[in-house]
Amino acid sequence: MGETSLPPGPALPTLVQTYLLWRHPERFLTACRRRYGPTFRVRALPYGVRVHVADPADIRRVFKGDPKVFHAGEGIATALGSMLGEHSLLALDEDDHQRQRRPMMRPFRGDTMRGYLDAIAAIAAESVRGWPVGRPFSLHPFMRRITIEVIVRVVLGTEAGTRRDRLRVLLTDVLEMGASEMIGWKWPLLARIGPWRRHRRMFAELEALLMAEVRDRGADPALAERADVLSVLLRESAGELTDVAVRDHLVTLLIAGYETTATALAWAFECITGHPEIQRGLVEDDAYLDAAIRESLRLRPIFFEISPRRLTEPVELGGYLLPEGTMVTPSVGVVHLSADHYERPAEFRPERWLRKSDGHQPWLPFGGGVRRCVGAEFAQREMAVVVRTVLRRGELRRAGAPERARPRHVTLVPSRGARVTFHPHRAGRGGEQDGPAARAG
Ligand code: HEM
Repeated sequence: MGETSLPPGPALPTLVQTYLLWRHPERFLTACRRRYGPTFRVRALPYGVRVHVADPADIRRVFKGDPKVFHAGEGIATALGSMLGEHSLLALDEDDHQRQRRPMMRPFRGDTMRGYLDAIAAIAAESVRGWPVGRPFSLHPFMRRITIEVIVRVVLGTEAGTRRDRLRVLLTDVLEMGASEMIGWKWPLLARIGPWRRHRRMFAELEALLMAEVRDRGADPALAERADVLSVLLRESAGELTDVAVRDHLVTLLIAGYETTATALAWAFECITGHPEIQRGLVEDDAYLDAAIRESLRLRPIFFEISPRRLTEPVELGGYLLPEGTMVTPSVGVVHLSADHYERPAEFRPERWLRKSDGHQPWLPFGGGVRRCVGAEFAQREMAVVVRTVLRRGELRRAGAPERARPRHVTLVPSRGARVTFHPHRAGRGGEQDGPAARAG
């Protein structure tokens, strides 16, 4: 084996690179790609040196590489392991990861998911009834509330009542955690003081309610007929999972599925509302709607980068033999915005996904390979149902200029929360029939 080496990267001081990476990831990483090619090095806090990979073939090699060599879980385990639990996919690697992934996939099979869509449409319709009419507001908070409601009713399947009401409050509080609360999970001593103490108390109460829900559901005589993620998980993995494992899987789904979907929905609307002619075409054309969702996830990927993989042995990537221990980061956002892969990459053009010849472009908002997002299809269907339900009820107009992407933790959110005005259709324009299950896809 030859000498190991790292690719080139900016010579700027670490603090400057840290600022650019966290404040302006799109501009900084795209500029690095232009200057240094598709494999480059960035030195930034808190990670130190990371190698960014922006060549689709190399990214695929990372996603599909030997899980013994590409470790993604260990970094997350160090930071959030005590919150996620020992069975969480996010914090595991190798065989343990694959073992826990199998039961998690079952509630997200195509035929099973069809059972979730009517409930999602009903939740979206309820939300729209509370939107301001004719004056500007930010959609992102409403998308968060829709997503919380989907978690409570469709993922957990909690019945209406005081437990559901409390779960809604706790989930909103806990899942809205900021960077400082996250730090508290890494340093447990912090949990004894100030805001961390409160956060831990809320989390403990949430865990207790989740465990109560798991126990009650396991004993529910109607379990076989229920169409929610938790019931399917319990039904199809009976005897395979302990209550603690189910708890860990639920916490993982909540953490992985909340802010992601809410933000992706906000971006989808931000894109669509900038194009009234596209918006009008979406309501009745399912293929076009799916293409618009796909395009919004390309143009506005909420993860500009996917969690880094630590190499457990030297690996050749992009012409460099990277040393053991290198943190390799798939820069999917750079790929999505590159003219090498997309014609007019900065434009929102759903129709690019309707042309047969264009179906093979690198589209990676959900990662790929052995760790590809478990909820990818669920999220896209949820997005399609919500967008259709909203547009059947009224027209949305973007309020102001197109929004910049603002970093929030590891995601990119619309800088003004996707500002729009809502103009309901007059009665009789088909506003009340959604029929998501009729379409299902
Ligand atoms: C638009 C919304 C979403 C986006 C953009 C998204 C994106 C991602 C990405 C990029 C990963 C990491 C893949 C990797 O490391 O290679 C991931 C992992 C994961 N996501 Fe999602 N996600 C979304 C929604 C959801 C939803 C709704 C759920 C569940 C209800 C979910 C559950 C998970 C889980 C469990 C993992 C860990 C998979 C594993 O390690 O095997 N995600 N997601």
